[in-house]
Amino acid sequence: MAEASRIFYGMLIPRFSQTLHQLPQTGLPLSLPQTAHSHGRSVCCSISTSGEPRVAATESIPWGCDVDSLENAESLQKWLSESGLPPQKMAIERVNVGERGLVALKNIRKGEKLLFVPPSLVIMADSEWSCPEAGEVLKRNSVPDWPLLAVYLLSEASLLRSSKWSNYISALPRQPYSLLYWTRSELDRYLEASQIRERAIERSDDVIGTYNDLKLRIFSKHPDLFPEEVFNMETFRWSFGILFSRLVRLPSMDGKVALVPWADMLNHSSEVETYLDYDKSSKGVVFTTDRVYQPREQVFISYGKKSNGELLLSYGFVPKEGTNPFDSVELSMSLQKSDKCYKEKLASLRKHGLSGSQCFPVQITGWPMELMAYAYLVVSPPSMEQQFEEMAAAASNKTTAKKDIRYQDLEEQALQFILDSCESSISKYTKFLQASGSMDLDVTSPKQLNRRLFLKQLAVDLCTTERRILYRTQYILRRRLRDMRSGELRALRILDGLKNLFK
Ligand SMILES: C[S@@+](CC[C@H](N)C(=O)[O-])C[C@H]1O[C@@H](n2cnc3c(N)ncnc32)[C@H](O)[C@@H]1O
Repeated sequence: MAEASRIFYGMLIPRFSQTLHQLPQTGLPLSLPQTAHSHGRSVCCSISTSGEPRVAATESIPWGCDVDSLENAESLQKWLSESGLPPQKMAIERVNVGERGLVALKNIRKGEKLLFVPPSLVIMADSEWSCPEAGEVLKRNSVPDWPLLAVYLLSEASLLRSSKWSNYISALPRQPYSLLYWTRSELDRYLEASQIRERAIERSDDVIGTYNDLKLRIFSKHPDLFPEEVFNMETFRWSFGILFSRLVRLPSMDGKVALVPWADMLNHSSEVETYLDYDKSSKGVVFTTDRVYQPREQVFISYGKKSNGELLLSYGFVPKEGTNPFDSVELSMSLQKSDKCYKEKLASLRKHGLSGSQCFPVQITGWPMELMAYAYLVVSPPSMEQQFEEMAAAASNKTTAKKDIRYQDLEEQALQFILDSCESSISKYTKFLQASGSMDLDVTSPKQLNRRLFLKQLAVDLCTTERRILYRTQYILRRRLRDMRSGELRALRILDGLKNLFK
């Protein structure tokens, strides 16, 4: 089974229109999308299906349920069994990790295939629309898979029980946990020290840009098919929140993305290495266990080799400190504006798709060669201009470039530069963590207080784990520099001794 069946950030939202993505950031909602439901309004979504009478959905759209609701999960389970899901060795239950999850009903062996969700119960870009006209319009406009699925989910949700997926949609969380639901001021306040803040802002801008683009090009031209009560920024954020936290890439189906009801009740553990995929022999979505499970034990899969920041970004949780072997922190490094060769260095970096300020992932086990190459470039003197190009290429993510470059004469300076960047980052984390104890949460209601306390705890957990990696990096760098300098000192002493001898 291919690794990382979950999708990595960066490949997520296709950019339709660059200019739309440059629109100013609008405020994110404080909590839930302001849905028709939360206003107690009824949506009349009158949609004609080919040859059938128009379906008038006059009830409120529920947009999922409370994240720990078992009632809706039970209806989902029942509907899935009636619709062709084979009997399972697991059931949806309330769990300690992830609120709801799948729990073993019987002994499960290591290496056993589980689930077998048939394609008819999987949502993909080519799934049939309950409102075929809406689907056709999107396809005619070549809307890519991610936004297409986001609109599909909204369209099906708006049709309530007339949609085949109504039991599935009702069991989805009304507020998916992901950074998409943090307001800009919450991101600024709680994640100031972490680079994940930038990625959350970028992602949110992408979602806003994609929505604005669809609205301009499609929704506004077909208001009968895409009424604003249903297809608006808030519902779009919900839909994207669901995709970010539940969509899987199925390697055996040419990497197609899919929502897989039932399978998407599995929570993540960094200690397992099993991923969802389509199994051609059984013709269903499965995963193969890599350990045994006793009855009543929660069963896990892996959402991919993701850092704690990436897990918070898409799924809204942070694993316990020290439990994620794939954890990393983005270390930011910049060219110095005072550098005599600033322009030349920047030109070399740009040529290789990099900029004057760049982030590199640092793990507890070390840092990538690209980071070292970038540091060489930053500290190199004008006399090394001929090598700028080679350094920039090695710092880029081009796999064809030679990565393991080494400049002995620059080594100490480069390591010192990385240490300085690392220490400046540590001090930001420390500032936040020290202030977090007495931070004014600026709330006006108990509900807001709970939310802010929850977000703050997530931020504290993330910052603690990220700072821990930086502390380790700082320790290694200091030791290396000390060894290097004491070695140099010894060499200098020997040289002095020799000089005295000759005198
Ligand atoms: C694919 S869904 C899994 C099912 C989900 N628990 C539910 O009840 O709908 C992903 C969501 O589950 C939760 N989750 C998954 N793994 C988790 C973990 N290890 N710790 C905490 N929450 C987890 C997060 O809220 C995440 O956004």
